[in-house]
Amino acid sequence: MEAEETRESGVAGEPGLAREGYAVAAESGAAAESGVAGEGSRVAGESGVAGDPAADPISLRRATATLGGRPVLRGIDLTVRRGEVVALLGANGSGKSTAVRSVVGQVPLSGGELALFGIPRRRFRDWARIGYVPQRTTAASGVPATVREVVSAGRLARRRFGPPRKADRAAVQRALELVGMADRARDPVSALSGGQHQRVLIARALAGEPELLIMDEPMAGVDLASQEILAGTLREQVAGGATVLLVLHELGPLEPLIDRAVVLRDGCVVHDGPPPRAVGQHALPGHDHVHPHAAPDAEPIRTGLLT
Ligand SMILES: Nc1ncnc2c1ncn2[C@@H]1O[C@H](COP(=O)(O)OP(=O)(O)OP(=O)(O)O)[C@@H](O)[C@H]1O
Repeated sequence: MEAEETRESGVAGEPGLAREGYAVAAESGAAAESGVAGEGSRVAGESGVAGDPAADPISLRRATATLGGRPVLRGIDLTVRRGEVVALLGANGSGKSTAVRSVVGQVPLSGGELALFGIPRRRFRDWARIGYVPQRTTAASGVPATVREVVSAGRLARRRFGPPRKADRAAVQRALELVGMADRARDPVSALSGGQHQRVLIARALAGEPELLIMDEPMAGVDLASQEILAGTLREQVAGGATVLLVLHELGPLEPLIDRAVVLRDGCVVHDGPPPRAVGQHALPGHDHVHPHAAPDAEPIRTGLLT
C-alpha cells in the first residue's frame, strides 16, 4: 500500500483532480464533473486495474487530516469489508463526516494510507463502484432540475460520455422506484420536502449501481415514513451484496442491518466492534438515561463510547 500524499488527494476544484471525484459530482450534481469521473472509470476498466476481488472496499490506516489548521482526524483506522454494513458513530464534531469525505476524495489526508477495493487511493479511478450520499444538502442546489434529472446524474460515471442507453434509463427508473419517488419523477426538486430530497439523493447514488454505498446521516431530518422506506431500500441493497458505510447519529430503524460500529471521539477511534448496546434513540451524547424498567434508584446507563 502506498502512503497517501496530500497532492494526490481529490480537492474539489483543484485543477486536474475533478477526475478523482464522483463524490464531488455527486455533491454538486454537476454533470460535467460526473462525466469526468466516468472517464476515470473507463481508464480503470481498460487498464484492467480492478484490484483484488476479495479486497476490502475501504481500508484506511493511521489517517490524519487537518481542517482550518486544526487536526480533525488523528490517526484513525477504518476497515469496511465486503458485504458489511458499518455504522460510523460519534458526537458532533468527532470527525465522522471528515472521515467519509476523505474516503471519497473530498478531504485530503495529511498522513496515513487509504486503499479502495485494494487499490491505493492515488491510483484508484473506478469511482462508479462507489455511491456517495453527502450530508444533508438540497438536491436542487439552486439549479432547476426534475427529480429524474437529478437521479440521472448519478448514472453519468457509468455512461462514458454517450447519451443514456436503455440500461441507464432502466437503472434510473429502478432507483426512483426503490426510494418510492417514481411518481414524482417529472416534478422539480425544488417542490420536494426535506425527506423527499434525501430520497432523491439516495436514488442518485443507487442509480450508479455502486458496490460500495457511503451515506452521511441519511436519516437526518427525515420523517418516519421516509425512514422506513430508506431502511427497506438499504435492506434490499445489502441483500444484493452491497457494502455500506453509514454515518449515523442514532441507529434507529437501521439497527437490524448494522454489522459493526466504529465510534469516533475527537478524531480518534474509541470503539470498533458490535454496535454499542445502549446506542439508539437514548444513548447518544447528552442522552444517558434510565430505562423505564430499571430500579428507581438505578444509575443512568453510560457507555462512555459516544460522549
Ligand atoms: N471546512 C472546515 N474547516 C475547518 N474546520 C472544519 C471544516 N469542516 C469541519 N471542520 C471541523 O472539523 C471537526 C469535525 O467535523 P465533522 O463534520 O467531520 O464532524 P462530525 O462528527 O461529522 O460532526 P456532526 O455529527 O456534527 O456532523 C469539527 O470540529 C468541525 O468544526
